[in-house]
Amino acid sequence: MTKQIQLFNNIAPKAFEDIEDDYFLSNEPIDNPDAIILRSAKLHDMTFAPETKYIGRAGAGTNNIPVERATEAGIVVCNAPGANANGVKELAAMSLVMASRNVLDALKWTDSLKGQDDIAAKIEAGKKNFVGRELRHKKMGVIGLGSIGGRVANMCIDFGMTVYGYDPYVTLRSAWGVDSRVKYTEDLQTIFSECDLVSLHVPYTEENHHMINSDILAYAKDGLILINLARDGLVDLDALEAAIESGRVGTYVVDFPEEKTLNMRNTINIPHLGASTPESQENAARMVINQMTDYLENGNITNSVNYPDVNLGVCRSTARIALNHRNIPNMLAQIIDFLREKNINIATLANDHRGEWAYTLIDIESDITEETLEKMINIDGVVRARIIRPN
Ligand SMILES: NC(=O)c1ccc[n+]([C@@H]2O[C@H](COP(=O)([O-])OP(=O)(O)OC[C@H]3O[C@@H](n4cnc5c(N)ncnc54)[C@H](O)[C@@H]3O)[C@@H](O)[C@H]2O)c1
Ligand SMILES: O=C(O)CC[C@@H](O)C(=O)O
Repeated sequence: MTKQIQLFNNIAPKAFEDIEDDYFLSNEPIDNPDAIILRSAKLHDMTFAPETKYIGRAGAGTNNIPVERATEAGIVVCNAPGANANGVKELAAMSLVMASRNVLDALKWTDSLKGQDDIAAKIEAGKKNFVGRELRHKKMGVIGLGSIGGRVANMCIDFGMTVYGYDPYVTLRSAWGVDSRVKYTEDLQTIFSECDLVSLHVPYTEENHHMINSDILAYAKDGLILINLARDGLVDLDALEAAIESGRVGTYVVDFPEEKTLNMRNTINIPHLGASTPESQENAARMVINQMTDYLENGNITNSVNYPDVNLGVCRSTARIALNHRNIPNMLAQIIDFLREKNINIATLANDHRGEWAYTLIDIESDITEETLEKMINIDGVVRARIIRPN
């Protein structure tokens, strides 16, 4: 049966041109979609339809999705890690240069010369008002050393900067990608007390809410350039405004403008352009569309933010059972006992957990009816049970 995919936002059409025969994809409302693919649309007020089992974020941040509610409904939420990291890194390069070289004010002034006489002479006379500083030999702080932060830190090494990195949760994989010349620090204060420029590349979570606040800004060097291409809510804007007024923060560059930042002095407001390139959009959309088809057709999970990644390859057995369940004692024993009672032989089984949740894929050697599957949903702790048959 054709699978129904609800799209939100502009999802790069090239990403789904190969699957259009088997899937119906639409930006118009679909009653009971199998999956949702989105960019920045906010799903917090959405009631999930019973058939919805997958949400794919064609990007990095998932704070626009009610992940906990989705998990309890047995919906796997995945993102596209790293797919748009180069796009954001390049915008960070622009932000560093734009802030250090006074480019925004200079452009506004140049524009104001329209219609005047002797523009060339006026420019030569006026340019002294926009003298900036070079990045080379300056100290750069990078907060968050994941896909984007790692690239930004390495780029800043290439600019000839002294780079400090802070990320208490960095994965081994990310850490391997970071230039060994980046000075790793375990406290945020060092970043602010040492650096001339600081760039934020962390997700917005409850824990990271207002991580840049008056306490940490108190350590900043005068004239700090602060760049936030990560999310609103990470920076306490009242504290930032006070730091700008006192001269502690020289320039704030933000990709998530709000009324307050639009009215704040020395602030460069960018209209969320970090990933607004066809390259990033296509990368991210392709990644989530591939992950989605593999999940719907084979039950395999890749790049999930709420369930573990589990993979049994292409479904070639008589049938495959996919179970989203709680990570509680006796779960697997109950599942296996259930199948044994039904005289269903297990060919292969894969199971893993992520915090309080787990996922099990079971290839079976005899068929299973929808009625029997229904009974599996009644096993305590199971929130979704699905049968997958080979294509
Ligand atoms: N402007 C844009 O268009 C755009 C595009 C992509 C991503 N983003 C934002 O950038 C964020 C980072 O993206 P990414 O692809 O690098 O993600 P990522 O998951 O690869 O890296 C995030 C890193 O932040 C670290 N981290 C988390 N909390 C931290 C904290 N309190 N202090 C220090 N480090 C912390 C994590 O350990 C991880 O290494 C996204 O979550 C998203 O909010 C914005
Ligand atoms: O899709 C976009 O334009 C932005 C995506 C970005 O915010 C992300 O978190 O990946």
